[in-house]
Amino acid sequence: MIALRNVTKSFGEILALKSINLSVCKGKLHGLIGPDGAGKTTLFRILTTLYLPDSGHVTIDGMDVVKSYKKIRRILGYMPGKFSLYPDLTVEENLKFFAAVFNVRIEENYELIRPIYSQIEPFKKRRAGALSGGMKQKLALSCALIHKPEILLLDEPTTGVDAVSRREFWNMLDHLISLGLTILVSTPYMDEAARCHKISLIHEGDIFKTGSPHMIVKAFHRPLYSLKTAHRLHMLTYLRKREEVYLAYPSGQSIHFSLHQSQKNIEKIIQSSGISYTHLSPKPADIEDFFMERMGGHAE
Ligand SMILES: Nc1ncnc2c1ncn2[C@@H]1O[C@H](COP(=O)(O)OP(=O)(O)OP(=O)(O)O)[C@@H](O)[C@H]1O
Repeated sequence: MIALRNVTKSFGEILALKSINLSVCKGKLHGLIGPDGAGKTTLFRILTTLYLPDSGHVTIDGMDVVKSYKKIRRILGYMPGKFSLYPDLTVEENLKFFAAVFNVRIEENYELIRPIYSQIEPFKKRRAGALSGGMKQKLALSCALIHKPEILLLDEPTTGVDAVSRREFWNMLDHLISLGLTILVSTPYMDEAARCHKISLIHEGDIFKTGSPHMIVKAFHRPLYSLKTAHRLHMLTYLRKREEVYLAYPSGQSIHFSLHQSQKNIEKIIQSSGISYTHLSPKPADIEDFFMERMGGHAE
């Protein structure tokens, strides 16, 4: 449905996309996972025909993004990362505006947006700029869907949104997939990756891994541990000096560390630090661990 072949894009000296390849299959929820500055927005702008790639080839539904940009714009719904609506227009006026741009009537496609829009409809006379983060996100999604696109491109839709709204949003994406839409969604939140059929991991303009979340974490082979301590910095410094430790990094309230190879005496190694800790256990790798391993612990 979406295919990028050897796509490169630079801004002066900055190589934002380094000959990337990506395939998104029809009807699938595909995640683009990567930290700030990885190149996610640049990729979306090429797909939405707003940027031209320097080299490479991009097709959407078999159409070339450069030659067939008008047709492509009709089948795409795009929710940009930054709040893209008109803050001085009301909720209702924003929706009407986007419907008018695509020359459709709201009633025609109301069924598609009803599960989302009905939640903000009680506030339809409120200015978009005065909505909460979660409500802005719902309005932006309603506007991106109002012309009934086949493909939805969502650039960091949950950044800065509370946990409940994030969960509701992902439930909504599942619903849209069940209706047959194809979705490419970017996120810096590694925990959201698990909700995608497939994910592509991107860092410094390079897509270095694509696969199902399950297959990707299965490829993690080093022994991995989780440790809790009130002295995180001391413990991290200690772990990073130990030759058995491959990588140690903070993760939430814990420290995760991987070893070059299995060690029978891991508790002894930790105890010999003299630093107190409350919890130590092996842990299965998740997407964040995979990312950190690849980045050598530097992907914040
Ligand atoms: N218009 C531009 N001019 C110059 N540099 C740019 C431009 N757009 C992006 N870049 C640079 O290209 C790289 C990729 O940026 P991009 O916005 O695509 O990343 P991102 O993954 O979306 O991250 P973020 O969430 O921080 O926007 C960054 O180094 C960024 O500074």
